[in-house]
Amino acid sequence: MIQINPREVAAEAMVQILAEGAYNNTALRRLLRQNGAMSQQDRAFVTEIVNGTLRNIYYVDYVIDQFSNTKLSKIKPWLLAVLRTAVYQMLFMDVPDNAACNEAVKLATARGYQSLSGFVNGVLRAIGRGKEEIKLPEKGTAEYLSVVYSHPLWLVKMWVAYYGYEKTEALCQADNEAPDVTIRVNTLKTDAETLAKQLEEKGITVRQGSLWKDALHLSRTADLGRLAEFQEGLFHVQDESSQTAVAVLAPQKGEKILDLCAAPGGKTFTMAERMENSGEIHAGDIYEHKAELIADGAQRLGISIVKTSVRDASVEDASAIGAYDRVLADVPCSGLGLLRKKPDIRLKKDGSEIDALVGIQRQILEQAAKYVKDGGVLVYSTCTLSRKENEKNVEWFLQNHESYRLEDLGQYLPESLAAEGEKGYITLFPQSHHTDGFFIARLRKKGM
Ligand SMILES: C[S@@+](CC[C@H](N)C(=O)[O-])C[C@H]1O[C@@H](n2cnc3c(N)ncnc32)[C@H](O)[C@@H]1O
Repeated sequence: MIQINPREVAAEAMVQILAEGAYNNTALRRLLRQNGAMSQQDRAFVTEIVNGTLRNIYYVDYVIDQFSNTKLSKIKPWLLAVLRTAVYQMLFMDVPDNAACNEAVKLATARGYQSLSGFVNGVLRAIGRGKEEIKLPEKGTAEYLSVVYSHPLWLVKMWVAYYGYEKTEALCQADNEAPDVTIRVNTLKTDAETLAKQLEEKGITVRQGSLWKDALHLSRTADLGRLAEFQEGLFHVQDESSQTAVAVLAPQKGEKILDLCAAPGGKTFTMAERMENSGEIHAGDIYEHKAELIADGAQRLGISIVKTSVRDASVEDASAIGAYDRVLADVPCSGLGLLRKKPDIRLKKDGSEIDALVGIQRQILEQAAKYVKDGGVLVYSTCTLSRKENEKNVEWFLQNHESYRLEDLGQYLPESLAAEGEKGYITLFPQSHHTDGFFIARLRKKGM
């Protein structure tokens, strides 16, 4: 029988993600499917190594750099993947140094790098001997937070300027905790208590949502897509922050709603469920393959009020002017609130994309403003923690759209958060709200 080596699968995932640019969730899912014969335990081991190494990549690289004579940029992608994953096992998992080191040497040799196996062995043995004396940047500096919590320096500096040092440290720390999976119960088909019981019977650990009664937090989950409860449309995966955005939009039964940047459809689905599948939701996205995901999801969940379309939300749709009770602009953004779930974001963004995103976000907002009926509601949301994309865009919008004003969010939020919403917008943080980092603003258009 062919034995699949989980460490090899993990290193392969790292090459695909870091050298070839694949998304970590996609690469991991594909490799786990291709190596479907692995035991559940080995699958969990691969997932932990890949996500853990990515979450701690700046620290892992800092350590390798301290013990290697060869610069990181000169190390071949496969060997670098082997080194990074081995160092993660040595520093963050209960894997004995010897085992991590021997396995790494075997992986180097297995892919034809016999002549460099001594290099791999030397670096890892040196790290094993010296790991208690790693020299860190001075405490209290941005460099310290960047290395210790493995966040890019530009991002740490930006957050320190926004939130101060202590809050940034807590935020970076929270970004490194492995999140559980949050789902939204499909209230068209079941309720939270019944679904929780069904999932617990399958060995899944279930915790009630901390903000919303229809949210459940799951841990010890296998592939959720294979569960009968998923296939029967009893839930969709959705963080409590996104559930909050829909609560703030507060769509009502029978209304006409426009969701401008809707794929893969999570917020559209929650809206439809809150509306008891009565009314009309127009859900658009610029990518056809993504718009299909909305239609597929709606069908699985038994939602019939959603019409999907492939549209560029930054371009005017004359037929939509003044036609909607509520509009959601959940715009494309830099995703800096998602570092817990998408650890590769910290390597793939360098901050330079923010200004271009602000341009697109403003173009979308400009159009969104036209589609709201007099007296209707526009909600602007992002899954990022960048003031330019959040507060500054709202300020710009208000300066350029006299017919809109911010509206107190308090009544749409759980009591514990009500005071935070008074100003008309709220930022949710992983370290304090235990959600993704998220921004939501509620804008009311003047009535006639
Ligand atoms: C933050 S995601 C939306 C998430 C979605 N609202 C949900 O809850 O599942 C942003 C979406 O905007 C789409 N997008 C990007 N540029 C767009 C544009 N110019 N017009 C419409 N959609 C766009 C992306 O394809 C992406 O699916």
